Amino acid sequence: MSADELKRQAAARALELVRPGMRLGLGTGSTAKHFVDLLGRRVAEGLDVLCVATSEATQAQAVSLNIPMSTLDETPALDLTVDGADEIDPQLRLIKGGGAALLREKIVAAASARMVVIADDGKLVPTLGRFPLPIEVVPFGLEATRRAVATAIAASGAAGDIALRRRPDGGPLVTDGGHFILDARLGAIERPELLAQALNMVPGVVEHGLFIGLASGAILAGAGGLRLLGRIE
Ligand SMILES: O=C[C@H](O)[C@H](O)[C@H](O)COP(=O)(O)O
Repeated sequence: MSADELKRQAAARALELVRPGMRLGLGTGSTAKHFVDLLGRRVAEGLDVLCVATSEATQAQAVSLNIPMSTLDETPALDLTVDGADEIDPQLRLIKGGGAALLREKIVAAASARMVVIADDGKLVPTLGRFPLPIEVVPFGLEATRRAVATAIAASGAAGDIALRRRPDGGPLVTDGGHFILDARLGAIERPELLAQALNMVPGVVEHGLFIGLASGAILAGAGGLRLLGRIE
């Protein structure tokens, strides 16, 4: 089975969590896209839900499927967010932001009573950090912020290169919020909580891709079937 088919399986299992009347957060990325697609089919059959998107891309997909959409200003408390992840550890700590949507994803997840992660089981790792950690920063003072980020990373006991994420044409990638992304190639993040705290203290850092204490459960699809972590129902 292809990785894409596994992602769709995980998304289909997450759809079973959706009940009529729920307020849902819709994640971003290739896995979340399957969930939105399957949700759109249920909505077309009459399912009543109200959703908030974590990116302009997801918003556009949901609108194209006639999924009723809201904002966190109108609907500040959500029942469930379903989103993908770049890495998941056994304690349900995540790295997110490979698709540059981490800021809105974290705000939406924090506004949700539950966040369930959907992924293929290749995303499950014993230690976070093989995937470069995305760090969203304001464009002003970029080099000073990059140095401060390097200091914060070193203070947490990690180390590695920090690169500005670029578009295919070479220009800096700009997020939905108008910010840049620094990708920190750390290899292993032994103390994610410490690193998260250190990054939170850096002026110019808007948000980082360490999601700690946000996911309540994960649905991981693999060749041997579905594996559930944490609380799903
Ligand atoms: O910014 C993007 C998000 O955090 C995605 O949820 C994450 O990158 C996983 O994406 P995918 O499902 O495409 O692997």
